[in-house]
Amino acid sequence: MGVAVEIEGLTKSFGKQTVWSDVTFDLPPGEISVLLGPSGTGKSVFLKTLVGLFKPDRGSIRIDGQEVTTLHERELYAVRRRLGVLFQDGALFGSMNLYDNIAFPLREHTRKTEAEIRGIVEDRLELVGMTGDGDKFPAEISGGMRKRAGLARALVLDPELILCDEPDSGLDPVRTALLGELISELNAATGATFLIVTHDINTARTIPDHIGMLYLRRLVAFAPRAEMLASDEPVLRQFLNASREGPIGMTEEKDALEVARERERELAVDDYRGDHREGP
Ligand SMILES: Nc1ncnc2c1ncn2[C@@H]1O[C@H](COP(=O)(O)OP(=O)(O)OP(=O)(O)O)[C@@H](O)[C@H]1O
Repeated sequence: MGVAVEIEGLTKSFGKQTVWSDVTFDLPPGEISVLLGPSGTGKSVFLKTLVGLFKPDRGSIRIDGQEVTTLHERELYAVRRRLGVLFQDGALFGSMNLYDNIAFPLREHTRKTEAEIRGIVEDRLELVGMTGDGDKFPAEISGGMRKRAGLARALVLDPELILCDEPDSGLDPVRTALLGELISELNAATGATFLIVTHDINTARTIPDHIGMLYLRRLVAFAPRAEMLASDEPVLRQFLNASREGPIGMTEEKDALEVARERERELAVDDYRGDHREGP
């Protein structure tokens, strides 16, 4: 079953650069949440902070009620055992075949026999649709297969919280959709809590129960999917509609002049439509 994650007032900087500050929201247990945000807004840093790879400057992270920001390395190890993490490239060991890659956490963290390990690895390979692929090496398979193998490995210790950093990066639209479906199925099968960082709007529009968005060093919102998709908040509207018009620009923050020009253009179009409206 999935765990609840409560995040309160979380702030992270590197030197003088604040990545995000005062981030507060709860990941509901057993549900899928997606974290969005333009490039460089600190989504990966956020996941790495959750797993304890970065220490926040301030704030708290409670996983299943346990404060994890103040834990020592040994205690963190016990918490990490309850997490499954899929980083961007699947992070498989190139020198091992998929079977050994997926067996690795079991051999490292448990005292299971090789026969028990075989049963679990085969089960996870089946879950991600890769039955019989265990003897292949990462270099011999496609990017999509590497992601699925990475997911199988993330699932091997029956995690209660699964964090995925852009599981769909580099995949074609069909495989992205299939991977999204797989994540929904895995969520239903395992009951784990999922947090997924993605740039894929289709994934965000279809898969999660909740959506959160980081922008300009803060959390703009975290709310149920339908509420976020219907939001009039300009940053959310622009991002979720993949629109060029709005506050988000190439350099993250458009200057005031650029936003004013866009607003003038919008008003001109509205005027034009008003002038040319057909009579009754
Ligand atoms: N170890 C680090 N030391 C210093 N700065 C870092 C470190 N890791 C990340 N950063 C900085 O933190 C900021 C956020 O980076 P991050 O990779 O989390 O963004 P992101 O939202 O995941 O971007 P993208 O969508 O492009 O993957 C960037 O400015 C990055 O340079």
